[in-house]
Amino acid sequence: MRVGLGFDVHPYAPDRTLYLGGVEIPGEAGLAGHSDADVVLHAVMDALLGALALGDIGQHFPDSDPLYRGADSARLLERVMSMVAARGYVVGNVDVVVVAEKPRIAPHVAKMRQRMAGLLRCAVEQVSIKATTMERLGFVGREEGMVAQAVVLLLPAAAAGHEPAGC
Ligand SMILES: Nc1ccn([C@@H]2O[C@H](COP(=O)(O)O)[C@@H](O)[C@H]2O)c(=O)n1
Ligand SMILES: C[C@@]1(CO)OP(=O)(O)OP(=O)(O)OC[C@H]1O
Repeated sequence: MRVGLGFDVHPYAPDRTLYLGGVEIPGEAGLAGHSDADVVLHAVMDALLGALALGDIGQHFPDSDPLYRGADSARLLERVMSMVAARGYVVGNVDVVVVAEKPRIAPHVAKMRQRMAGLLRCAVEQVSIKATTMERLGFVGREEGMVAQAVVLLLPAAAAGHEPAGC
């Protein structure tokens, strides 16, 4: 089995749409970034890549490449999951913490878990999302940006009872 850790930060951009965990969250300030700035999926991708010592998303999807301008992070995660499957692994579980003063994440957690389970090719019970504020401290506390951190466990597909990856 392999363990990976991911961490990402994006500043708020009130004129942009907010995407978290592959879910659009209407009526809230979005995040600045070269892609759709889905800070949750970015942390999860970095955890997956880290688990396999494959670098990070900046190396695979450079922000200097116009191809990824405004990119849907769900599509990028699908590509990372193809790398995971090609190396013979499946997701054991994922645990994410969102650190943000706003918006409240709790009302969106069920939808985010459902969406992420689909993208991660696992059951919703294998995906955990939690949130905390910074109690008004630091750049998160000043509502300048949002943080997401993720831990992922990858299991060999064969040991987890999955068919060998076809990609
Ligand atoms: N952006 C956030 C932050 C927190 N929550 C939920 O509120 C609870 C209390 O937060 P603390 O900062 O006092 O730990 C926490 O358990 C979260 O469920 C949230 O939904 N969105
Ligand atoms: C995803 C990429 C690529 O569009 O851009 P951003 O949205 O700026 O996100 P970041 O977390 O800096 O990660 C890597 C980038 O290359």
